[in-house]
Amino acid sequence: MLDSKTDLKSMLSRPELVCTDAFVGGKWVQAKSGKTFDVTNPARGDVIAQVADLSREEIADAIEVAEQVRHAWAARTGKDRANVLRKWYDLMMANQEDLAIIMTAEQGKPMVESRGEIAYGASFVEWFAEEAKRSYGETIPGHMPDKRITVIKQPIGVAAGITPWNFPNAMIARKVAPALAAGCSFVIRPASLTPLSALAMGKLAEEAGIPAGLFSVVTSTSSSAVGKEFCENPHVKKLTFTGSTEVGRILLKQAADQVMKCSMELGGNAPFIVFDDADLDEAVIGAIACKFRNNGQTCVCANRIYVQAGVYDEFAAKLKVAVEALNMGDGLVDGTTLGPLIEPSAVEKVKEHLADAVSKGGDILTGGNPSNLGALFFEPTIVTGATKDMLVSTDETFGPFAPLFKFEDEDDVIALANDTIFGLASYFYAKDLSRVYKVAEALEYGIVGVNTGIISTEVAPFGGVKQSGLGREGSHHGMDDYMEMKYICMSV
Ligand SMILES: NC(=O)C1=CN([C@@H]2O[C@H](COP(=O)(O)OP(=O)(O)OC[C@H]3O[C@@H](n4cnc5c(N)ncnc54)[C@H](OP(=O)(O)O)[C@@H]3O)[C@@H](O)[C@H]2O)C=CC1
Ligand SMILES: O=C(O)CCCC(=O)O
Repeated sequence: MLDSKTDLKSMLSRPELVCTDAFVGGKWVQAKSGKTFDVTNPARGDVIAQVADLSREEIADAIEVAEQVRHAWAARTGKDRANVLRKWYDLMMANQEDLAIIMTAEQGKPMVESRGEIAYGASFVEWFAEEAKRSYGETIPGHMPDKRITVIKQPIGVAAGITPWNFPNAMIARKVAPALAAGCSFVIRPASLTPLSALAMGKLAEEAGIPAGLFSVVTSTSSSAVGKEFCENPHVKKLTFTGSTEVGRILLKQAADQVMKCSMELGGNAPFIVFDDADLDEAVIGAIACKFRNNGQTCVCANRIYVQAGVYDEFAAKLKVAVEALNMGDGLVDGTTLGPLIEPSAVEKVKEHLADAVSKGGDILTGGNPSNLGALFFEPTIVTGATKDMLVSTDETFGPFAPLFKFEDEDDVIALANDTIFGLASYFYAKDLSRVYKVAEALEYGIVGVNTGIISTEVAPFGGVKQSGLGREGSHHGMDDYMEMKYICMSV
């Protein structure tokens, strides 16, 4: 049986997948300064690895090599690139269990979710391996009798990415796979809380035959220096970021000087609406999945749960039973369905939102306390009587706190749901067909889940509107952000 007391390497079939050197320009390197930083297991708080802490100059080295090697990669056929990516996908799936253990050890999510995330991340590599063969251009009828117009798509060049700790594999795969499929090179800087999953991906990329330097994993605690290097280095032509809206704004400002193409997957504040004609049992299953997946730490998590007055009490009672059935604990232990939060500030934010809700009249239906399992565990909590003036109505909790708002009228709830600067994911449960269409169209979000709490898949375009971001990841649109269109006008 696994648990966090065991040494990480000894839990793996392939201990060499725990890499602590950075992967720069095809070489595994320590920081020139000799500096490292600690990676801790959030379930127990113990240090599980010490990883190279690169300086800005060393990040620049990775970009330099990425610039050199990209041309030969872009010159290969789409099919050739597809074959290499396919090998990477196969290796990720062949090592799914080890990659999942590494992820749970550094991030905390239950093994069942980590296995799912490895398969989800790998699915982007598989999908874009297939898409590599299909970066079609266009032929446009000429505007004059002697003119012929052709549009071709070409890789943008060196792409750089910064990713968060909540999905340490999939957020990287979703960016790197389309970039490599398009013919770009890529430098990724993973979150300093979860670098091991990224480095393991680098190891498997090397084994898959991805050319040296085409994909670098630069680990560093100097996130703002890395962000500046990515924005200021003239070789970088594309910046892609997943994380908070605050940091997204900083990066967009920095990227403006080079007029750099940017993709941003930023914060959300997802409404989850239960109408009176909903199947309440299904709605509870959906709410559990999308509120408590990754312990509430996903940008598409339900943040505000709106329930129509006629079914409010019944829904609350059913949700309470389901929440109390969650099994909180060490993610490495079988049967755990809810892990720890990522760091102390995450626990503080849950406490802050809860205290604010209670001070404004909310009632705790279940949970409400830190858990004695460890410093980063907090009981999954439901608060009834949530109101618009509470912090949670405007701010993403990113934790296991489910506030239930009561509403009467369809138009009112649409207005409430849309009353936010964010626009990533939204969800609602209803059966009436005309209501389903009307509400789906009225919600100002990039993603709408209807009668489902799970909307993530490699085949669909993932992304937000308003201040939740720019661009879409996944789907057949996902490569567009890594390509430029060139129009060739020929006189015959
Ligand atoms: N959209 C999403 O998926 C996510 C949303 N969030 C939201 O953001 C909140 C805060 O979470 P947090 O992890 O602090 O999110 P951040 O946006 O701060 O971190 C995301 C990534 O950006 C890096 N970063 C931080 N500051 C800079 C900078 N100035 N320049 C370049 N990179 C930077 C971080 O580095 P470092 O490793 O040093 O932290 C991390 O790799 C959450 O509570 C949640 O609301 C958070 C994560 C993901
Ligand atoms: O929280 C995020 O950063 C993205 C959600 C993961 C997914 O479902 O794709």
